[in-house]
Amino acid sequence: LFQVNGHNPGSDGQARESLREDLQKFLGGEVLLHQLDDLTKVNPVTLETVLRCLQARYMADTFYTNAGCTLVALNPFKPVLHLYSPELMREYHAAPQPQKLKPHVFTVGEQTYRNVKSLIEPVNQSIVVSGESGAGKTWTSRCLMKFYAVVATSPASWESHKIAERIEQRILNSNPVMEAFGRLSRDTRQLVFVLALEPRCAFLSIVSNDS
Ligand SMILES: Nc1ncnc2c1ncn2[C@@H]1O[C@H](COP(=O)(O)OP(=O)(O)OP(=O)(O)O)[C@@H](O)[C@H]1O
Repeated sequence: LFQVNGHNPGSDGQARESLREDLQKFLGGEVLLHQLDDLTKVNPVTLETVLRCLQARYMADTFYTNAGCTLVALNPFKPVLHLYSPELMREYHAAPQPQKLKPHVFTVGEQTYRNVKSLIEPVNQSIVVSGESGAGKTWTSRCLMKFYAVVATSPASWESHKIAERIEQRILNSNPVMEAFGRLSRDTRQLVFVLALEPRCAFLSIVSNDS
């Protein structure tokens, strides 16, 4: 145990002991780790408690966790179809306060969408998706694009449904071009995706690639 809440507990034996007790108490089962949907609720904040919380959530098939205003996404390494259904997208889109629903990449998508639609400056929004190679950056960006394609059209008519499908396909088809564009600026180690939903609105998703 080297650091707690960002501080080195130092060589003081008593402080170390009380810290160890806190740690044991926290990890000992009093708190159901997989139910902590925000890492800011982890106490004490150590590498071990944070990783144990994420591990517990992963074991419970819960792949998204808030960390304050940041979202931590774990790669499930298996298909989790219900997590990305159009119905769920619409649920997040229709929620009066999407941040009160379970942590999800759709919450981030919806908040950004509302900021753009409000036309209050700054209108253009950026979503930064970062992680190691294989963490799921491309997956996450595609999820966001699908989300915008679905929610930007009304679910009411078959015609709208076809429009959403067409937008989604166009966005996905544009990926190789966008990735090529990203590769051009490889020295900055960033992939840049631009998605324009309306003439006055643009979403910018900047995907760091630290691989
Ligand atoms: N939420 C998820 N659900 C299901 N599969 C996922 C999810 N996230 C990632 N994957 C799968 O994990 C693999 C790696 O994901 P992805 O290609 O998005 O990683 P990456 O961070 O973009 O990697 P790189 O930086 O090397 O391009 C892919 O096969 C992807 O389909």
